[in-house]
Amino acid sequence: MTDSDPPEPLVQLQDVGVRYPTGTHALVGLSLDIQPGEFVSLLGPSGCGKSTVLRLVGGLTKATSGRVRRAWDGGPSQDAPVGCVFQEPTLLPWSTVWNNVYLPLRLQSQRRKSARQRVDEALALVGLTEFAKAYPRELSGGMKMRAALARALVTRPRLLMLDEPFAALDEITRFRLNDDLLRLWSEREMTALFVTHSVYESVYLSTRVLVLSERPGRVVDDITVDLPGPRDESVRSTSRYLELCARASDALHHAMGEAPTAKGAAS
Ligand SMILES: Nc1ncnc2c1ncn2[C@@H]1O[C@H](COP(=O)(O)OP(=O)(O)OP(=O)(O)O)[C@@H](O)[C@H]1O
Repeated sequence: MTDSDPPEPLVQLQDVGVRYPTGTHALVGLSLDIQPGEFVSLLGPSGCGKSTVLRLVGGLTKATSGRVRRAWDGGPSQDAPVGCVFQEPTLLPWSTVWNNVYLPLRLQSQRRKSARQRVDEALALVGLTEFAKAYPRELSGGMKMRAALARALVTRPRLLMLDEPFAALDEITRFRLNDDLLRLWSEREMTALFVTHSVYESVYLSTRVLVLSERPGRVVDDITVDLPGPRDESVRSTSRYLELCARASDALHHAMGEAPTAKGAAS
């Protein structure tokens, strides 16, 4: 490989189809790739197959046609290449925050003593050091989501996948967590795959937004988000941000078979 060769994608889906046993075609002819270091958002109508893409990449669903290539395939099975965060934080209510974050390492048979440094580091990353001994019921919604993020990061995954993680949170908490996630992504040089219904959120966070059609999902627009980083709230009022939101919004309306709105109004 020479310096001019493009890097190997971390994940590549080529002409992938998924048909569930119920007969539902969730995806047909979907192609996409994710390069190391990218922050890619999947934006699409409800039911178009976004979560199915995450399950495919995570190895929980098999493609019924086409090819899925992941850079970690064939590597040591002890490694946890993917970390996941869902809309519900799904913390164990009877365990402390520390033990919840320790769980993925415990499942890899790591003893508490050898896992301590990694768990403490993950808690510090999300600003929850002070709450290590608290129980989930003692945390706000945003703090629970931070704990879920720490649990996803504790294995130092090669790819962080997030399925509408902030959809149930109020706007102020959501904006804060957007900024925390961006900070984590740049500090840890992670690759992220993020599912959202929000045009604004996808453009704010991503280096690339993939707009999917209605089910069966396929990529109808691949938008490079050329906003400079590090990003903060001031980005939200720049003309480039608003232009990119309008483009994503138009693509989304088009994907849903609707006429674009006059201002490219985003949801
Ligand atoms: N396990 C399953 N068995 C059968 N059908 C399924 C299964 N999982 C998803 N589907 C169907 O596949 C389609 C795509 O579902 P998926 O959850 O991937 O979409 P989505 O874009 O993530 O939806 P949403 O935005 O509403 O969360 C939907 O029609 C859904 O009902």
